[in-house]
Amino acid sequence: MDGVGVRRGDATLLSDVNWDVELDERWVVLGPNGAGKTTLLKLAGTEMYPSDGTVDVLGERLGKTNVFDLRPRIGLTSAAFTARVPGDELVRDVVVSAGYSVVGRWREEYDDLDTDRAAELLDLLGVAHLADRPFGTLSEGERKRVTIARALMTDPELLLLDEPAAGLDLGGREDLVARLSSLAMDPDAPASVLVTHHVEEIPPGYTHGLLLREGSIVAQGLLDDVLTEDNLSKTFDQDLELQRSGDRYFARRW
Ligand SMILES: Nc1ncnc2c1ncn2[C@@H]1O[C@H](COP(=O)(O)OP(=O)(O)OP(=O)(O)O)[C@@H](O)[C@H]1O
Repeated sequence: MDGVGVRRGDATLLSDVNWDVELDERWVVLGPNGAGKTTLLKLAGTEMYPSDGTVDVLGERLGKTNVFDLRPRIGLTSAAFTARVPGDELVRDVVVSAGYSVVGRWREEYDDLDTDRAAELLDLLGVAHLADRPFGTLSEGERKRVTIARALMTDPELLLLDEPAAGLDLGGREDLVARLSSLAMDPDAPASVLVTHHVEEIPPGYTHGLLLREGSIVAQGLLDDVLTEDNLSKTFDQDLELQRSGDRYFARRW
């Protein structure tokens, strides 16, 4: 992104964003409610165009490329997508249909390769036992994992995760963080951007951080350099204490 701004009416959602994500990088985007994190992810996911500046995604410039060709190369999970999945769709169909860029069951028969891949991904996310359940009967945490499996179904070059751990209980969060960490450390995994409000949700293996506040970047770069008490306090506009324990981060108010 180069000089990117997003405006809606009088509101400035993002301003002067300059940001590069390389294919071997895993980025965390951290910021308070309303900071512009989802807007940033929508630009990266080709779901929105900038008002100012330029956005290049996987070598293609938004506004000069057919986004429908680009989207299968991007895996995206968000609450908005999850809400669009029909409740009566079977979990395995929710995942396998990603290969056909549709939500839910589309064809009576899918290729064996696709169904095998979907089963493998459900297993990777620890939800293989839910394959035959209607999506609408799953808990919040189970839905998150299924949609991440779907996002990986097309072997995307870019994985965008909007608050994957939101709404999960402690065990669910820890399990998901561990799975996302394994994925982050896999050299064949796609470039990833994970949006969160909480430093506790940063999976080990994530390499870079971007801190956002009121539509502007507070800091960006290598996670270890960027995640400081000073930067975190500026981002959340209060004095925060940051602790690091092993490869995890924890924060609280002083
Ligand atoms: N169409 C719009 N018109 C005006 N303001 C908007 C519009 N869409 C989003 N906003 C505002 O832009 C700001 C950034 O929204 P965004 O969803 O990107 O934030 P966020 O950092 O993802 O927030 P959260 O953590 O609460 O999900 C918010 O204040 C939101 O109210």
